[in-house]
Amino acid sequence: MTFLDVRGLTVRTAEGRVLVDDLSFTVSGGERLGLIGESGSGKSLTTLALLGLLPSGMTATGSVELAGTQIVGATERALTSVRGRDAAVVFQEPLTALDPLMRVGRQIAEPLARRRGLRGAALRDAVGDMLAQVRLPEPERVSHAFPHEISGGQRQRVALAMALACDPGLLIADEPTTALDVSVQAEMLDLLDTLVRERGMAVIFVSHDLAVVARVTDRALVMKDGRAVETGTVHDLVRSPRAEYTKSLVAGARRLEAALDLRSPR
Ligand SMILES: Nc1ncnc2c1ncn2[C@@H]1O[C@H](COP(=O)(O)OP(=O)(O)OP(=O)(O)O)[C@@H](O)[C@H]1O
Repeated sequence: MTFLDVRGLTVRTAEGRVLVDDLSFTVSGGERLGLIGESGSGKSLTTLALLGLLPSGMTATGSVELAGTQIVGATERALTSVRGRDAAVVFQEPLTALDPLMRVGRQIAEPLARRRGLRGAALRDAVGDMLAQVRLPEPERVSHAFPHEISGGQRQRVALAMALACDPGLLIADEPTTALDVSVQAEMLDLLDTLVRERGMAVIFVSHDLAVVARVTDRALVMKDGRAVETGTVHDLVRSPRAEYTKSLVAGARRLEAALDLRSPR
């Protein structure tokens, strides 16, 4: 069943410059879609438009139907009820999602209290449970820490716990591993993969890196200059890319892989 139906989505600046141009795609319940393209291709603005989070001055036209709610032109009240419940987002930089002055445990508690009505001991248990699910070591310490007192990888896990807290049908992950140390990137990808699989959640995974998209999604939409260039299964896109731009992405990924092979003769 279609969970997200995007038709003719167009994003314009206040001056009328088109940044996302007539984009259409669907995501079924439990499906994983990769949005791939170079920097500036419109991936982030697309994901922001899906939750009515575009920067002020920008406007969206077309249709974005998320779990039966029309997002384009929706009131702030309607958007508030959709965010977190039907879809949640994890951004590249976890500090954008976290309040620097609030202890981590309280930040995770907030959506649990607001959406699931949990209080007292039940709320404390639920926070502990979320911290354990995102495999944060020393959950007691992390829960009492302020965001700046934990590592970047731990902050991203906290942001993921907040996004998953209300069991949304769709998780939007916008370059969730790009800002992390290489050593923790793979761990974070595996964690995300496991948690969304366990929950049967749909995912939109945004990345400029084809290898990363191939790891966590089944299908990908390739974007360039705000437009969809090509869409297909990751397997088909890699084996037989049709558009010139997709070919160059695949060739770039292969070159990188070859370079890494040369570096590790073991
Ligand atoms: N607040 C803004 N005001 C004006 N133009 C913007 C704004 N945000 C983004 N843009 C422009 O919109 C285009 C698409 O940006 P977007 O951030 O969606 O690209 P992206 O594919 O996500 O790139 P990246 O991987 O670097 O995040 C770019 O040309 C960018 O310069």
